[in-house]
Amino acid sequence: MNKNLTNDQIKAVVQEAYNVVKSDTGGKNADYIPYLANVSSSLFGLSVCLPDGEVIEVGDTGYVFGIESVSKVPTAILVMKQYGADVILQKIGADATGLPFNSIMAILLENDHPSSPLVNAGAISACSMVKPVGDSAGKWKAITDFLGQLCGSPLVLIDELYKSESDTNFNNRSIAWLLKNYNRIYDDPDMALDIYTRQCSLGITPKQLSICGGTIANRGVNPVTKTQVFDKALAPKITSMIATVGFYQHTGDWMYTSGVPAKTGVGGGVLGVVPGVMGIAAFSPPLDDAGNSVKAQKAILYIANKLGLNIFD
Ligand SMILES: NC(=O)CC[C@H](N)C(=O)O
Repeated sequence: MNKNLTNDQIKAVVQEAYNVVKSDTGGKNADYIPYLANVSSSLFGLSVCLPDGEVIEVGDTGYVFGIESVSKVPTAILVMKQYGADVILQKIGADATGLPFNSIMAILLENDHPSSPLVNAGAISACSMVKPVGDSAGKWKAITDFLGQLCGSPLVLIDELYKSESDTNFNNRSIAWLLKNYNRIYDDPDMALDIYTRQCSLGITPKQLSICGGTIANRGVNPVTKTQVFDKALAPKITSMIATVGFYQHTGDWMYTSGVPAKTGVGGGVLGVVPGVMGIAAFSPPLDDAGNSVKAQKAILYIANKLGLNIFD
């Protein structure tokens, strides 16, 4: 997408979005993971990373929050990078589920593959594929090194969140073993699940998240570090997956209203990608019924409408 916007214009609109959405009281923190229930609901940060490396920040952009499902995006790119874009399509898939992120029904309905690496089943499957297979420490290093390159700085595990999530992830345990039943897990199921749980428990700031989005929008070149982190051919692949399932059962409504591919996490983060133009990150813990941050989506929608960022337009 080609837009003739000045950095000052973008900055003004990001600030406006923040002001307009700040006092919204909709939604509720995730509470099925005890750690997330206790994060302050009033936190709110917006960050935009532009292709020239400028990062615009408003609000709580230095707060370290749980990346949760947004971590599915970097791991999917890593698996594409390790195996090629066709293999991930064949072993995992790229379909929308139209169902909640942790749906078991989605696995049963589409039992030839787990649909998409951006829902829990496909993400656990993707973690099982990460090389080196059979080596938990090696997989973890591959994932965290890659995330650090995408964001331009390392991410740190939130130990308390990891413990909270590991103690309560019974549904995800069922998913891992159901995938095993269908031969759609490519390493030890418990190891793949643990890697998935750990990656969801990584801490990230809105600023880091916007740089990650900026790297995808900038075809694999991190706009801040100027490093080519992944092949440019993979950028439209991951962006199409984000557009297809990024808001789970509300993805169609979201794409219809905003036209911005974006991926949410139950920690309250949303990662938006406007190809060639910007990465947008918004963070606010209260969520809608599908697990998408209410304020974050309103802020991104405001920015998209004001700046004309609908990718279908
Ligand atoms: N949508 C999400 O952010 C869900 C991630 C969370 N770790 C889970 O598996 O339930």
